[in-house]
Amino acid sequence: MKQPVRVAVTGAAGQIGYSLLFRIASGEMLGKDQPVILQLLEVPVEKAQQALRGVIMELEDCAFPLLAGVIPTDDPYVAFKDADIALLVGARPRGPGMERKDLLQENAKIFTVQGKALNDVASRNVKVLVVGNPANTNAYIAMKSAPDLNPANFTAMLRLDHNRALSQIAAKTGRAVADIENMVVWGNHSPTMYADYRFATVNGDAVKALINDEEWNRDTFLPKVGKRGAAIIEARGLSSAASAANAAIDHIRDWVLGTNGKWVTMGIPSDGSYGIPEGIIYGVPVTCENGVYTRVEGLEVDAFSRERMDFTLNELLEERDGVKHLLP
Ligand SMILES: NC(=O)c1ccc[n+]([C@@H]2O[C@H](COP(=O)([O-])OP(=O)(O)OC[C@H]3O[C@@H](n4cnc5c(N)ncnc54)[C@H](O)[C@@H]3O)[C@@H](O)[C@H]2O)c1
Ligand SMILES: O=C(O)C[C@H](O)C(=O)O
Repeated sequence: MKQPVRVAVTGAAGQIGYSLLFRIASGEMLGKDQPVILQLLEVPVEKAQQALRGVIMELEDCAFPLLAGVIPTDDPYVAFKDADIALLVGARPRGPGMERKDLLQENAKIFTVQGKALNDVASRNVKVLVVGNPANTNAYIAMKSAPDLNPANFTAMLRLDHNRALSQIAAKTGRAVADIENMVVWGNHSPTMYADYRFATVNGDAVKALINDEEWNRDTFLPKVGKRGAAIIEARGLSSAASAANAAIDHIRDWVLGTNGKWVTMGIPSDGSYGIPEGIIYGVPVTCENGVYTRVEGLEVDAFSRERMDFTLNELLEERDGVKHLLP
């Protein structure tokens, strides 16, 4: 039997938490042979702590063979102690009519505190995924608040956007999602993101040639993927939860267990390539192997793509300027 992996999840009693924890405990994230200890953080408010107790009762009632322990807490230093994986979900979601960046001032402080706690007590190899919005800039804040950890350990979730793009392309081409390779979503998890199928193939056929419709790309595909979160809020009255949890599982599973050469999108600190200033957390294509992600290098950036990539970058630069006062 393998040693248990410690998985910290913040916002554990929230909507995404409720879709996420059971799948982690059943082995869908780290493998069916990998025991886990869940370290669950919620705010120090009785209502949230009570809800968390209820979720834990349900986890117990599943009798998951891989669930080696559950640690509920309202203290980030307990939640992140020796954590191997940290899913930072806990943050306010947006409501109808809001943009994700409207959450910045309210949510940013959470990530200074949690970045510092990760810095002080998490495993030195902790893999951090920020889901709470605005996810890229929150990941940037956490990374900057954790100077003793490797910046490469901090990632933001663009996998939901990647998966949304795959589904739209599958529907448009009439092919299976599983057969699509080399999709990319550049930039910020916001409507400025640039979902890019120029390199995508399906069963070896070029997606761009199959679709052959730039107007559809610009006027239908890009807005549909970019504004999907808002469409779900409009329809459900609440932001996406099951699909967000699913994307978080995909992101960590691929990071830990590898992608077999397949491209996936992760928000990672830039190394300066593709004209993105170093350190900015930006969605790029990566492959993963042996617990390490590697950026796909050397892709051509044409004029349309440059414009889109700079547009989403400029938003990230603005967000970064807006939180400067919170950083060490
Ligand atoms: N990156 C993405 O693709 C993506 C997708 C969906 C949602 N989100 C974001 O994820 C976040 C959570 O969404 P949700 O629907 O689960 O919201 P929710 O309101 O249902 O749950 C959030 C939970 O976090 C808790 N929380 C708040 N501050 C905390 C803190 N400092 N420490 C620990 N817990 C804290 C709250 O008490 C609440 O239980 C939101 O910011 C949402 O916008 C991101
Ligand atoms: O759109 C939101 O605010 C929630 C989430 O980021 C999403 O993309 O569904």
